[in-house]
Order: sequence, then C-alpha cells, then structure tokens
Amino acid sequence: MSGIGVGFGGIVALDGVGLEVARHQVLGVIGPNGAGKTTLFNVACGFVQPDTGTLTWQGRELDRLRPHQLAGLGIGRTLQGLGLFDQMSVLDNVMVGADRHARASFLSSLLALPRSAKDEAALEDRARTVLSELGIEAYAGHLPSSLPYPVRKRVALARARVSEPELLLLDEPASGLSNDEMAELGELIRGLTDRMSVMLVEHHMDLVMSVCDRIVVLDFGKVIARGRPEEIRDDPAVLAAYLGDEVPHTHQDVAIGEER
Ligand SMILES: Nc1ncnc2c1ncn2[C@@H]1O[C@H](COP(=O)(O)OP(=O)(O)OP(=O)(O)O)[C@@H](O)[C@H]1O
Repeated sequence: MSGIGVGFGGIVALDGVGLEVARHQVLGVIGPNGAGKTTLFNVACGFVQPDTGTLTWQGRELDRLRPHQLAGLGIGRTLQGLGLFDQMSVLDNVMVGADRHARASFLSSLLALPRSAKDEAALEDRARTVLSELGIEAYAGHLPSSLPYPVRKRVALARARVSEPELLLLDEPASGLSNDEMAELGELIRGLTDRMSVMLVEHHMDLVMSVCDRIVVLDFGKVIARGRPEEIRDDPAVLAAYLGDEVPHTHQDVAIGEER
C-alpha cells in the first residue's frame, strides 16, 4: 500500500498510509481505537476504495480492487465475524474455501455440473489435512453452531487457509479469546509463514508483539511508527498513543455503549 487516504465525510480515517507485507513474514497493524485499522483492512480486501494512493500486489498495481477478486489473486482473509455457514458441517465450510484450486469445479458450477468425484475427493483430502493441522479434525462432521467459540475461530482460519493463499489477511483474530487461546493462536499464525505472508490487524499488543516480524502503528489515520516488535515496544510515540487511549476510552466506550 502506498499513500493510502480514506475519508468518510469530514473524517479522515487514513492519511497517506504506506506499508508492505514482506514475503513469508507477519506484518502487524496496531493502533488505539479509531486509529484506522479496520478501514485499512477493508482497503486491503477491496471493501473500501481509497480516495488516494495505490495497492500493488506482486509487482502489479491493482486498480479498483474488489472483494471477489481476492481469491483469484491468491489472497485469503478472515473477518471479525466468523462468517461460517451454520447449516453446513465444519468440513463443508472448509471445502467452500478451497475454490481457488478447484478450477474445474468452478467451471462445472458455472455450468451447473456436479464436481467430478476426483476433484471432490482431492478437495476433501486437503480440507481434512488443514483441519488436522489446526487440531480440529474431530469436529469435521459437526455443525459450527454446536462448537465452542475458539473452535469456530479455527474453522474460519482453516477455511481461509485451505485455498493456500500467498497472503492471508487476518482482522482481529484474537477477539473473544482467552489468554491461553491467544497464545495458541499466536503459534498457529507463526506456523503459517513457511507457506504464506500474513497481515495481522489486531489491537492485542501481546499477540502482535509475539507473532509479528514487523509492525506498523497507526494513530488518527497516520503511521506513527514502524519497525520490529522490540523497536515498537519502546517507541515514545507508540507509548503516548496507547497511554492517551487508555483513560479517555474507558469513558468513551461506556458513553458509546449507552448511546447504542
Ligand atoms: N463507515 C464509516 N463512516 C464514517 N466514519 C467512519 C466509518 N468507518 C470508520 N469511520 C471513522 O474512521 C476512523 C477510523 O476508524 P476505524 O474503524 O478504521 O478504526 P480502528 O482502528 O479499526 O478502530 P477500532 O479499534 O475501534 O475498531 C474513526 O474515526 C471512525 O469513526
């Protein structure tokens, strides 16, 4: 991303933001509430069109990226909500994610032909492998709604992963997880880097610090710091942004909660 700017009416959500996810590395994007993280994620997914700046993927400038183009580009994503289909088994939910590799199945679905048995079997094999890598193969036949939240999170991750993207975009994957679960998630994310690059948008500092190779810190829509975790941890601008965030936000959150 280079020079990305996004405004909503009078609000500047992003202002000249540039970042790069290096191959086989985890880039973390952090920042206090309202810093612009979600907007940045949405730009990367093609949900929000930036007013200024460019997106470049593998040396090619992407003009007006749209969400449906991501899979074809080799970019996977998970969203804050899990987006699982409750009427489908865990296995089927994960197989749905594999369409990028199932070219034949795409063509057949276009022509309303059934997937070939061979395609189907290969897809199922891959889905089961990913489920087992994430330690949830025992749930393959279950409906997501019957499973605890951390397991459902893993199903969502499995679905993003089964298409073997070259870049995986993760939006606040740690939300709603306990500390132990977060540590496990950290290991899972670290384990992805032998095969893919990851952009992790997250406001849990601990997770970001332990998992990321490099970190970009946003505040009020601008990059205020970038570097390795140990550089970010002691950066005065980052400390000030987070410290300034702590006290007022307790009140603000209550106020917003009451309004809703
Ligand atoms: N659709 C929208 N319409 C108007 N303003 C928006 C919209 N989306 C975001 N904003 C504003 O843009 C700014 C950045 O918001 P964004 O949600 O990207 O921040 P964030 O870092 O993800 O915050 P949080 O951690 O609280 O989710 C905020 O001031 C927010 O109020």
